Amino acid sequence: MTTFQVEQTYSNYINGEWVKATSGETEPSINPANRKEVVGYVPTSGVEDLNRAVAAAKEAAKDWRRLSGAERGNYLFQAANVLERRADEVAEAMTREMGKTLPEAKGETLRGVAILRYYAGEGMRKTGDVIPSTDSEALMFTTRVPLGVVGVIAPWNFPVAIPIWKTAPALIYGNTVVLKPAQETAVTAAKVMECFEEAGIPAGVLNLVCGRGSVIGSALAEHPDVGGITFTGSNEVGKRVGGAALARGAKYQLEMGGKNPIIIAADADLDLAVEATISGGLKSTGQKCTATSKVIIERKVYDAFKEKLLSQIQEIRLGDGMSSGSWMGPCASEGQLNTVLSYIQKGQDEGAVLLTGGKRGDGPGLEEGFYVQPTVFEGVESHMSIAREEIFGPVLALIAVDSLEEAIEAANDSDYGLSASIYTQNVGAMLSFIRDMDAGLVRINAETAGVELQAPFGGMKMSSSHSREQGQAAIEFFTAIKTVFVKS
Ligand SMILES: NC(=O)C1=CN([C@@H]2O[C@H](COP(=O)(O)OP(=O)(O)OC[C@H]3O[C@@H](n4cnc5c(N)ncnc54)[C@H](O)[C@@H]3O)[C@@H](O)[C@H]2O)C=CC1
Ligand SMILES: O=C(O)CCC(=O)C(=O)O
Repeated sequence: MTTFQVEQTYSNYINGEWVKATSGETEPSINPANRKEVVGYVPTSGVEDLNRAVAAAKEAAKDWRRLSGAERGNYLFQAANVLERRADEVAEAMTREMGKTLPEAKGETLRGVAILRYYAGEGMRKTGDVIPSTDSEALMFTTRVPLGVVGVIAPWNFPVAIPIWKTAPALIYGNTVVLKPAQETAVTAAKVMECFEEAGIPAGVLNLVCGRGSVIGSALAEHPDVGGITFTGSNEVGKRVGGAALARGAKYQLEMGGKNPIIIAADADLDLAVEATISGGLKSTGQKCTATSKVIIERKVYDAFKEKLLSQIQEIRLGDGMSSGSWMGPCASEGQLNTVLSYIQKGQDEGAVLLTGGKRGDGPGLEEGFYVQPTVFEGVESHMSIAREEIFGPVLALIAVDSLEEAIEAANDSDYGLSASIYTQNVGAMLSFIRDMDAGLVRINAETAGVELQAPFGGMKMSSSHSREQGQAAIEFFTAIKTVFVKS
């Protein structure tokens, strides 16, 4: 039984206390499935609120970094237990606030629990190496130290998993954190923060400041007391955040867009390939940086694949993510809906052929939501906007090719390089794809989306700042190496 209540007013969490924005201002976070429902009122904070949070985090860092990894890990284990107990409530907040279906939201929340437990365990693992010195009387080794205060700028599409996969490693390696969630999902962020509070996280170690990206996000990136900034979101903002951190010598990590291809080889199991294309491209309404966007099909199986794909897409039920019959929820906001519709228009204007969808979702119960129909284009050419730019919506572009070489070339013809997949039964084709595909995640007979928390995650080209998140790779960003030379 969930206890989530709509229309509550939320606060910032600074130095272990729930506090209103200094201005007292709030704004409504609305349900994208029903614009008339206010999920909650969230603070519209100013720079003075952010400064207080950074000061609290800086002060708390002095003791937090001195705790053992096991002691810090215990707080994460406790937070995982609370989040697990409150998973229904947190998942409901997420579905109401950003629209993904309740089973997806529950899955993401439990993924948050698993991430917390994974990083809690990291507190007991090694942080350095002994390296032989040329001086036989000396001991030389590496150790790792935290960056200090870490700023986390999170998007709305994974409002539990992304803040947690950034915050948990930051904390376990001894940093303190100021989290700025996307304003669209600030209620869900406050729920996650309540779990840390209930777990007894010491005051100042983890702080939440809600507000506009242009105010709070940019002030966090520019703050002289923030030693590292980790960001997920658009390329445009990511470049600005990275530039601000670079200018003052802080560390930065950017995870940005994708234009992820799936290749359907002539020998693919077409039923599985269709399933993966739909799941990878349309789940979460296509709002994943790993979502499938370009579907590159060998001409020999093009018609058979297209027919199966279109017939299964007709079965997709749009609706409020809270109701069990819905397979696909709305876009997360009106702005996102308009972006998707404008790409669909561009696709038509630039000469692609619309096979299905292309309009706002309509019908009983959809009137007040930001729904868009699952959409498929064919005749897509590489210069078209829908073949090049991240749409972040349920839009698939079909591209026919004559060979595997041509398929990989089309897949690589992108400014992005986050995730890519191929359906084939030929080992040679798999190996060529693994070797030649320029993407941080290369998946064989699996959809483009789907990230495992214990493995490195990140992209090539414009998809990221080339660092990796998650798994043990996270230690590289959230710590600095110290080389120690000791002689008696
Ligand atoms: N890689 C991914 O997972 C994501 C990609 N996107 C892409 O970005 C597009 C736009 O979505 P938005 O929500 O507008 O993304 P965004 O990049 O504006 O938002 C991401 C985060 O950055 C913050 N932010 C905004 N302006 C900022 C600034 N000047 N300085 C520092 N932080 C700032 C936002 O408040 C939010 O917390 C989407 O259509 C999609 O293509 C969006 C969200 C996640
Ligand atoms: O595919 C996933 O599970 C992760 C996607 C992601 O990181 C994103 O959309 O920002």
